[in-house]
Amino acid sequence: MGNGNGATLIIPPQGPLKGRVAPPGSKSITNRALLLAGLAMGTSRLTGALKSDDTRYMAQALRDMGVDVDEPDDTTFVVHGTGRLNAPAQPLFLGNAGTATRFLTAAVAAAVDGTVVVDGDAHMRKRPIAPLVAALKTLGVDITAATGCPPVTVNGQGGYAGGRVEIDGGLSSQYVSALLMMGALGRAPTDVVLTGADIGAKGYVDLTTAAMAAFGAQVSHPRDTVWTVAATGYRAADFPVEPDASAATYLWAAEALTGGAIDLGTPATAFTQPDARAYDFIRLFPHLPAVIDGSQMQDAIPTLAVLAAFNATPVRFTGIANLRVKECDRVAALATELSRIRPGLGLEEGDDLLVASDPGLVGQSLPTRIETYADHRIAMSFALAGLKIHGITILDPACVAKTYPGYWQALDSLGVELVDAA
Ligand SMILES: O=C(O)C1=C[C@@H](OP(=O)(O)O)[C@@H](O)[C@H](O)C1
Ligand SMILES: C=C(OP(=O)(O)O)C(=O)O
Repeated sequence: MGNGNGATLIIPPQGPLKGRVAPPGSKSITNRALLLAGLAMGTSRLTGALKSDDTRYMAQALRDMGVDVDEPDDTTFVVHGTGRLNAPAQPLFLGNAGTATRFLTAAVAAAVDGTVVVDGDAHMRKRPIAPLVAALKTLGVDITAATGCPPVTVNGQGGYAGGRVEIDGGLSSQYVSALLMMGALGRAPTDVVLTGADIGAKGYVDLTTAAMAAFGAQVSHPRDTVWTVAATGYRAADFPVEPDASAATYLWAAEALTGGAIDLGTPATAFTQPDARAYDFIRLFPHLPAVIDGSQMQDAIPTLAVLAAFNATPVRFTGIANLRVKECDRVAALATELSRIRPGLGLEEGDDLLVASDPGLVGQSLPTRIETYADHRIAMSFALAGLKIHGITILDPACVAKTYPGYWQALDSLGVELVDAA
């Protein structure tokens, strides 16, 4: 099986993909629950959790700040919170985990008495955090990010007063989630007020407030643009993590592309994560609509864009400007890599992506080496093209470890042949 180093060639399966594959635990929910458990007093048990690069960075950061985190099995974290975080001896290194980076930046400002440097890899050092830094300053936090991206230096004072904080969530809803989770640590309630036109996928903020409630916080949402967080702190909880909806999109798409039957063990309607709404489109394949607004299911857009390549008619993706500040510029990456398969297949138009769609691609031999830009979603989505076209090779296949380390094994278990092609 070609999931090791350099490159993986996908051999298109002869027939429909059938079988049972459960996606791993949700990255978004695991990283919220880990943080909230780390901020709580007492022992929390997270089951069904994701173990991947992104959640390991979060768990390690908590350990670096004095929280014991045990891992009794492949899907469980046991977190022994003490109600505080210690200043770490070294910068917190968070790879390219946006959730860990944004959530911890706000949390350490309130939970640590001392200096914390929040840092990541070269990709994370290009992902903006300035709006969150500016918002934290208005709450009296001593914080700097010279480039507007990590590294961020926070001089925590072991708490903060509470009050009112404004945030523009247009570049990332994670800023809003970060302030909300911090909000329960104030000495008085915190009002988080949204400015700017739009917040990206609001469903992620709903995930945040749901996780906060499970750990004892009280959040009210009196208006679309305002949340009020009571100054309760957090209490430990046993917390089951639902499967990852973004990971599920690859399996739903593999089923649709091959006319198969893949049992994920969880019906699409049972997910609370925003990307589950992609299922409503995937099930229409090969009759995806002419325009798909991606604003509320951003991480599913690479999946839908590759699926759209095989659609009966062209598809325009709108509302996806903030895909440009994810693990890579995904609008550019999708256009470039689709067009590497067949010139003109993917086109950037402003911040939209237009997929020319060509059902005639099925069964063709188009030897193509797909650049993945260290982006797990580019690797996982373009593997889907390899189910229908001969010669699709995914470079740096190991980058899927960010959120779905078992992805290649999952395809293998469905009978997809993967060949080392470094
Ligand atoms: O809050 C979350 O868990 C996430 C929010 C989204 O990011 P943005 O809010 O930066 O768009 C999403 O792309 C990311 O994978 C996970
Ligand atoms: C954008 C993503 O991740 P994050 O922002 O959490 O790094 C993603 O998983 O697609």
